[in-house]
Amino acid sequence: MINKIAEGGSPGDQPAVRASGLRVTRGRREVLRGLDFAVPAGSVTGLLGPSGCGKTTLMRAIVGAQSRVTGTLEVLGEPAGAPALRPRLGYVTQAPSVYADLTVRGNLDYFAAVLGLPRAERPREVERVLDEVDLARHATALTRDLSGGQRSRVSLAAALLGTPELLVLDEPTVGLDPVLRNALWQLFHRLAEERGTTLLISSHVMDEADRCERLVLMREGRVLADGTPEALRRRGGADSVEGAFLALVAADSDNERGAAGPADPDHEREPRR
Ligand SMILES: Nc1ncnc2c1ncn2[C@@H]1O[C@H](COP(=O)(O)OP(=O)(O)OP(=O)(O)O)[C@@H](O)[C@H]1O
Repeated sequence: MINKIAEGGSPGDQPAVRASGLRVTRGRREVLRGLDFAVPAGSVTGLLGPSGCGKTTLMRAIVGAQSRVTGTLEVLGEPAGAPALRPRLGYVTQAPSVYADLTVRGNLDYFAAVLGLPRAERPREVERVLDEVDLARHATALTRDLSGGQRSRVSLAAALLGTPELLVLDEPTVGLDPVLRNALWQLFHRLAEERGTTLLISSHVMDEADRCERLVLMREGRVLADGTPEALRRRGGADSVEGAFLALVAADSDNERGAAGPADPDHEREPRR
């Protein structure tokens, strides 16, 4: 296992998420295999790794929606899944989780009520999040009549209700055009800068890495490395985070082969392709 780069925020800052020896089993497989990392409070942190490496499982564990979790997982100073965390977290799943037969505003009114926002505050709060995701002019449209990207933004707006301290966003920019992607990244940074919100954003597209202040790189249920994009590029000896990721994967594979000891002699006899 290669050494991980672990740079926290300022000393004494409590991280928004802290995992130690985190393991998750799904079905018969251990899909998270002993994760140690921290997400500094107020940061825009990217969770990057190939499809199937465990990003969604990790996010589900952080928001308390995953069973069979062992090890330590602290979220905003509480154990993950603690009921007190519910109003402090926003979670956007990969598939839009809104009602197709309600209008955009109807969906947001409903989620504001579920969240327990006082009735008198709801209309103002709904208009605020509609503006934030640039959907105010579609407020009266039925959600089923929206494009895929617009529907994703309704889910995002719902997660922004009540000003959560931690936003966990599972591939929020997939399928969006470059202009919209750019606008969303600007919104993410604005939320972090103006409100101190922590954002944990997953992606399997490495070119989004440089939009993040911090990265957690995952591979096959493990954290391969974490740190700033710059530190990771340096660590991987590459110009891009993608190059660094590939170099770190290669080093990790060499390491694993080394740890596994000499090759199986039967395997040596197999014909080379
Ligand atoms: N319900 C389940 N039962 C068993 N294994 C599962 C289950 N759900 C997911 N897995 C496995 O867990 C692993 C991690 O899946 P996960 O969805 O967390 O990956 P991911 O990195 O988010 O992938 P993607 O980028 O494609 O969304 C995968 O190998 C997947 O096959």
